[in-house]
Amino acid sequence: MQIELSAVHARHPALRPEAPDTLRGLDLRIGAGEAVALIGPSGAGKTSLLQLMGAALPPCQGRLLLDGQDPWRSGAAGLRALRRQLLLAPQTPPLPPRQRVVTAVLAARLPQWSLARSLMSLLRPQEPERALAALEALGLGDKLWERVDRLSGGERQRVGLARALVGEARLWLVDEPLSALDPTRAAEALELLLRTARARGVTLVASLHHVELALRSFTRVIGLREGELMFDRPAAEVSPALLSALYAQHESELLQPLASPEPPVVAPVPLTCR
Ligand SMILES: Nc1ncnc2c1ncn2[C@@H]1O[C@H](COP(=O)(O)OP(=O)(O)OP(=O)(O)O)[C@@H](O)[C@H]1O
Repeated sequence: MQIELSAVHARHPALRPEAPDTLRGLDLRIGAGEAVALIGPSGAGKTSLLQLMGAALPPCQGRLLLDGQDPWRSGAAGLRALRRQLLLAPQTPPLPPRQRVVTAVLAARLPQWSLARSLMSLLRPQEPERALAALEALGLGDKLWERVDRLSGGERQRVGLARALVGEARLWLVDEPLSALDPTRAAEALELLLRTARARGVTLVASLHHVELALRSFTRVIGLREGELMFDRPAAEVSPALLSALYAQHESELLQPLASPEPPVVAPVPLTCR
């Protein structure tokens, strides 16, 4: 799915009238099948931009087009139809606590199913093999019948990603998909998302706090700060100076060094047994 933003401003409905717009004057074009990383300090507007692209937050000025169609001028049925074609994955997937993992993953099949089949799936999960394949790819094959509230934070996050894999959305908007994963799992999960998106021609926009991973894995990186686009460049052109300006006064968030440093020399720790 192609995304086009022209001079877009957006603000959350709960903002005080005197507060500035959350997103300000964004011009952006993302082609169908492209993969783009969104980076920027906390509060920069990454989540808001994903919500805007996912037709969950309307522009208050300017225009958003998804595949050439303005979701906010498509009527209620048109808006629903567009939303069915995209997946907006929040940082913490809203999973009902007592639900089985299989049912939570298969929720992404609902747009493809009739109402009768959707209701039937609540009693007897339909197409469980799809959920199993997605979970296995994410290293969670043994959790298919587990209850969601018995999973760790990182496992829940992977259940959220499994939803993307079983669905048929043409646009994946994923917010911090790796925040609860250890570095190895994070890199593997991101690689899986990118590979699958590429194979299916899905457009992928992911917000990432892990800057080094964003630069290593994506060819295009967008830097957002205070609701404005600071840069939109090939990853190879994102210099340390650009990153310093992007994260100025938020340096602590720029945790990962750009170049891999020498591995630290770890001194042996004496242990005393009593
Ligand atoms: N529902 C809301 N109502 C009012 N203001 C909001 C709402 N959600 C976000 N904001 C404000 O919009 C601005 C951008 O927030 P957003 O969550 O988009 O940033 P972010 O870059 O995703 O941050 P983080 O990296 O911490 O998740 C912030 O100032 C935030 O306080």
